[in-house]
Amino acid sequence: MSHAAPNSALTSAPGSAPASPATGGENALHLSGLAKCFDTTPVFQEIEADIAHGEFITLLGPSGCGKSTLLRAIAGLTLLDQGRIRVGGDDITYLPPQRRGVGMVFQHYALFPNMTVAGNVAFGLRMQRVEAGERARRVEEVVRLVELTDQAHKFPQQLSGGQRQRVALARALVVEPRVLLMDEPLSALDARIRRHLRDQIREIQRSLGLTTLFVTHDQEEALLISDRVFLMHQGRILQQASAETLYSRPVDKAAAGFMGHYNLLEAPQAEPLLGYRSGAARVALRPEALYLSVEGRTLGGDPPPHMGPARPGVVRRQRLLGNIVRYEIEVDSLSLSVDTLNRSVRTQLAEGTRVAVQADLDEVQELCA
Ligand SMILES: Nc1ncnc2c1ncn2[C@@H]1O[C@H](COP(=O)(O)OP(=O)(O)OP(=O)(O)O)[C@@H](O)[C@H]1O
Repeated sequence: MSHAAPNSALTSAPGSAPASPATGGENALHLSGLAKCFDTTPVFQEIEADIAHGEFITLLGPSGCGKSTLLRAIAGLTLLDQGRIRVGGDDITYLPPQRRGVGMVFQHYALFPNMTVAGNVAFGLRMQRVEAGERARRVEEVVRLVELTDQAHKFPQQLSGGQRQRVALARALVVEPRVLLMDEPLSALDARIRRHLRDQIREIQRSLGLTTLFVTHDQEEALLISDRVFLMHQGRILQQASAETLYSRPVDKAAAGFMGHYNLLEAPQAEPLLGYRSGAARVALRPEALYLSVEGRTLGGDPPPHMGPARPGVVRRQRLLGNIVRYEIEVDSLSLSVDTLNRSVRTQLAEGTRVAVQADLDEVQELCA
């Protein structure tokens, strides 16, 4: 199965002309000025994005910010009010779903209960009237890819949630889409299966070089799986960036509020910790960019070279998050989150402990909005 040179004819309805194949120089997916309202309420607006061939993009954002509706609009399952969608340079804005060259995997599998795994996977090829021998070959290949060969004769109700989702993935892959859309495909699964399937999806996507748009509201999942993350908030894409940039350089208050557990401070509030008044409206400080010391000893190893003034504080709360201890420290009438590495229970600070707090000045994020 080769996605390097996608065969868009396979995704077309019987008798319909296929969209022409992607050309190397074009973006795999180009979204321009997309907008959608339900009644008079905007769901998303001014969506602009270029996604390269083989890129794995995650749409990340809180519940209700418009992620699923945007994905459904790209798939042709929801009509747009405005904007253009191009796949490999072809304008697909007004094409029906089956002619877009786009495959979709939903949160709740949507498998046919009366068909076996192989039957479910073969369905799209039957609709395209792909000849029986070719159909069997492609089904076998894709079922092997998702590691379900020995389950191919089973019905969906005989499978676990993770296996059902792999059938759904196989069903989307078998028609060799030019773009794969996945709407929270892991959120119905338990944590262990979720991690395993997440890695498997990424491996398959990489091996096929398949351009993928994946929706999640799970920050960790987005940071781990993606080439780039599109952070959505109230129907707009706030920031398009690599996981590292998104985490360490949020563009504004909303982005910082969603990523990590940033401490967001107005410039005057931050002044005592920074030792200067920031020119920006507010600053964001990650919990791991703040250092605690007790009686002159800094927790969590060597302090960084550029530290702000030491401010006196008191531990109000401490929570163990596995390898990290998250402290809530009262300092200068503020409550700050501070993370330290949990090297030993002996170094954990009890509530009420007096500490000094210092900010790593190289990690201060100035936010204009
Ligand atoms: N068919 C519809 N008719 C009216 N409003 C809708 C419809 N579908 C979605 N909405 C509304 O549009 C907004 C965005 O919904 P959407 O499902 O796209 O968000 P989401 O970011 O995917 O959320 P979640 O992560 O909870 O799935 C929500 O306020 C939702 O109530």
